[in-house]
Amino acid sequence: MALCDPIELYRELRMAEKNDQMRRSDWETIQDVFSYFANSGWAANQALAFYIGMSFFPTAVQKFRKFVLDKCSADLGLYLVSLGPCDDAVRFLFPIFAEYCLEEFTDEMKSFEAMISKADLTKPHTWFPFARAMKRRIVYHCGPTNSGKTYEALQRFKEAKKGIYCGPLRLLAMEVFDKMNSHGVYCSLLTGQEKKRVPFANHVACTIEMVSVDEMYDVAVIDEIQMMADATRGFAWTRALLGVKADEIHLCGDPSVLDIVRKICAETGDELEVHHCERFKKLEVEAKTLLGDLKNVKSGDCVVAFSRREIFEVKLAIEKNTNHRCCVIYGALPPETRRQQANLFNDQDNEFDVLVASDAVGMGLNLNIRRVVFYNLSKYNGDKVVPVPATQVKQIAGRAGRRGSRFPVGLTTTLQLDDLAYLIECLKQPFDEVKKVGLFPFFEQVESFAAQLPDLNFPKILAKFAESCRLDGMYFFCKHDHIKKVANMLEKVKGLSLQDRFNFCFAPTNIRDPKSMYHLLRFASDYGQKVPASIAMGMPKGSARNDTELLDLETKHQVLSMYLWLSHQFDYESFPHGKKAEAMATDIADLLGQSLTKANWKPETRQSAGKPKPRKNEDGYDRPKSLITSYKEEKAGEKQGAGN
Ligand SMILES: Nc1ncnc2c1ncn2[C@@H]1O[C@H](COP(=O)(O)OP(=O)(O)OP(=O)(O)O)[C@@H](O)[C@H]1O
Ligand SMILES: [Mg+2]
Repeated sequence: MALCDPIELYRELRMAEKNDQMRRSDWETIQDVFSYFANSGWAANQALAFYIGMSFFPTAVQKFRKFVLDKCSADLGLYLVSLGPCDDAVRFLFPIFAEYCLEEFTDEMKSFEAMISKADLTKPHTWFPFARAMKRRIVYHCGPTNSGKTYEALQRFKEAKKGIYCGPLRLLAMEVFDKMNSHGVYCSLLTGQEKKRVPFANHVACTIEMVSVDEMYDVAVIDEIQMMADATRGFAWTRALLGVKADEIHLCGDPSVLDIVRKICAETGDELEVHHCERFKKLEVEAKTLLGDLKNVKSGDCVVAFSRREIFEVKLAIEKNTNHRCCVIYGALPPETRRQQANLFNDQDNEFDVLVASDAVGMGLNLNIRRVVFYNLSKYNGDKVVPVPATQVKQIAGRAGRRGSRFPVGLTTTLQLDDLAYLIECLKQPFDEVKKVGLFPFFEQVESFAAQLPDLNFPKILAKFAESCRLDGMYFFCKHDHIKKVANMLEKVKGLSLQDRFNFCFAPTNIRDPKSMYHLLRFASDYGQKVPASIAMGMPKGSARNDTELLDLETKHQVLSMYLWLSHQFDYESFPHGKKAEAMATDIADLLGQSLTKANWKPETRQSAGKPKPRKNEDGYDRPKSLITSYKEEKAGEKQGAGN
């Protein structure tokens, strides 16, 4: 039977009038064989080749099973029983299944083929024919944190007749904008939230998502190129690298994407040159650590903690137990406030000589840090407490020491002696080699895909696209939980076109903050009803007096920033209060700065549910457990659990 021609077998089945008698136990075994077939990932994958989609595969198998069982000969039945539910049985049945599908499901296959062809994300370099018509020279400034990569690239940017700088954060774009203008190179600023056009400027500093792939430049700088591999935002770097029309493109980043950039350049036909950069002075590890006591902090220290709560606890403990005052930097602060805090810390003529920061300190700010002290080396990842990845530890530790500053030699250490070994291990680790970089479809691709599925709403279209799109081996489809969540929230909003929905999904909102989501829903509903969106928010009277008020300022700024973004994305009539939002955002950023300078309260969390409870100790601050201690405890717990 195994050697029979499957086409022949299929024909015999087709011709058969009805099945032969079989024992009940044999029938049951055959049913099991078909269940095994239906669950076979191999078969589902193979079926894609003849356009049986993953979601249709179970239905196709169900119908195939009925077809076989209705016509099964005693010989075939016994053969299937002898094989039993296993991979050999799947491989035996598959060619017969293929024949059956080709005859039975022509319509389904055709529509799936049409859908797939619209969700084709292969060969993304061909999406930018103008860039492909150019012979671009790509220079990769490759090295660790603080090795002068951006500095080198900006030298060429300055000299160019027309240049564009693309950075990962508004903060970095603002830094370049200020630096260039202060050096006499007229430069405009372009981010989702602001468009500052400087008269006669041929240079522009932008955030990566805003880069134009239509305009021609002499020099383009794409900073932090390793973020091509970022699970969520990677596609913006991939688009910039593939699509920017510049004679010379300077990439700055660590070595993790060097190999993949090499492969991409081989496909695009661009010339690649690599400049290896090294730190001016090596980073040194201080073996003594802070011996578990924050009283041992010194001027110029940056204490790094991985949650907002810990940051405020550390600040409070240091200010209570020492004569140092602390500046703070964390992700939820607006770029203006982060800069204000950085300047306060860098400036020697004040008492703010210690910085307490989250991983947000790893990128973008010019800081005069003598020593980076890790308060702990584990963080909550939304699910459980995990060790901070080595690449992140390296990037943060590398912020210590800065060429030309008071502290040219950088030091790093930990609060707890037990964590030191992990820090040293992280610093020793080579950069991982990235195998895939991010992609996400343009609106036009989603639109043409949606035309195949007129009955589906936007969230379903998006899910279908992600499920059926084809990608080359070098690319992955970017995670889009944020987009999904906003798309679902806006599903019932009337009056929005597909393009409006797509655009609203990229608005900078905090999906974990219900207030922020509420305002986005309100803005989209007003837009759908063609009513000008109001800001509808009072200005706080003064700086925050407690953590609740501080959180409120953070949210207010975030909502204003979202309004500004929408006012640039959509028409003036729909979001007419951009100027007012800008003024309010500036005032709130100032208030945030003032509040942080005064802050001496216990922190609250936006949503504390499910997070590990901190432990108290007699000094009035919650010392973290070392990574090793937590690990040992976890192991002991596991063992105990296993014994129960
Ligand atoms: N050749 C140089 N002359 C003077 N200052 C320099 C030089 N190279 C770098 N610097 C200074 O050293 C600091 C670090 O440089 P830069 O920001 O370019 O490093 P980087 O490798 O891009 O770091 P990161 O990985 O953090 O982006 C900056 O303050 C920069 O101004
Ligand atoms: Mg840099």
